[in-house]
Parts: sequence; structure tokens; C-alpha cells
Amino acid sequence: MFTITKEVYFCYGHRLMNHSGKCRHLHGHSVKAAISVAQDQLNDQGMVCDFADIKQCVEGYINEYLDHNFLLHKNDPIVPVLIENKERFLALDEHPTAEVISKMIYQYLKKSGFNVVEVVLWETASAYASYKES
Ligand SMILES: Nc1nc2c(c(=O)[nH]1)N=C([C@H](O)[C@H](O)COP(=O)(O)OP(=O)(O)OP(=O)(O)O)CN2
Ligand SMILES: [Zn+2]
Repeated sequence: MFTITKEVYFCYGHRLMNHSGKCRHLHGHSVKAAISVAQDQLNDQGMVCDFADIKQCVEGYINEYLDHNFLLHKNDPIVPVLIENKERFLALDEHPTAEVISKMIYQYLKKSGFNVVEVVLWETASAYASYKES
């Protein structure tokens, strides 16, 4: 089994509504997502796939939904205020944690045909979450 990993960087604002500490306040992160794709056999270029193909696919998704966006739980009371002020945001069924965001990226790549094995989301320099399926 061969595995490759491509890193992409982006920013978002969010808050964790049920958090008991500082993360319940509106704040933002400049994050890194490390996307791992695997294949048993290499293609005729000697690759699992081109790093650039992963980047092109995931950057379209990130730019549309995540980068410089505000990620909120759908029940966050600030949602009506953002609507009223015509501000950009993405309302999620789940809390916008690093775990949930790594799963969103994983599922998009899978749906796009990549044999993604893991997405690791570094939310800060010292904290990351990952998503993979068995
Ligand atoms: N399991 C999770 N825990 C936390 C998440 C998360 O997504 N999953 N998110 C946060 C905050 O949004 C933010 O990421 C703060 O993280 P934290 O490492 O606690 O904050 P600091 O960078 O300030 O860490 P220090 O080591 O205290 O400087 C919180 N928890
Ligand atoms: Zn945060």
C-alpha cells in the first residue's frame, strides 16, 4: 500500500456553543489540513495520484464552504444577526469542531473519487483532530 499526503492551508471563524471555556466566544483559526490518499498500485506515472489533483479538488471545496467563512451550529443565536446583516456563514448540523471539519473534508474527497484514508486538521500549532473510516 502506498500513501501520499497533501497539506492545504485556510482560515475560518467559529465558536463552540456548548464549550465551558474560551471557545464559546467568537474566534478564528488559521489551519492546516493534511489529506492522505492511498492505493495498492501506482499509476503509469509512478504515483498514487498527483499531489496537484488533491489540491485542485479540495481547494474548490474549501474556497466555497470553509475559507474565510464563519462556521456555526445551526442553532447558534448569532445566525439571525448574520442573515440580517447579509454576512457570509455556514450553518452546520453539528458543532464546528476540528473533528467535524476534518470529516467534512474527508467526505467531500471520498465523494469526488479519491481513495482518501485520513484527513488531519491542525486547528492550532498544538492541537489537531483527524477523521478516517475503518
Ligand atoms: N476536541 C476538541 N477540542 C477543542 C476543539 C475542537 O475542535 N475539538 N476546539 C477548541 C477551540 O476551538 C480551539 O481550537 C482552541 O483550542 P485549544 O488548543 O484549547 O486552545 P489554545 O490554542 O489557546 O491552546 P493553549 O495550549 O491553551 O494555548 C477547543 N477544544
Ligand atoms: Zn476554535
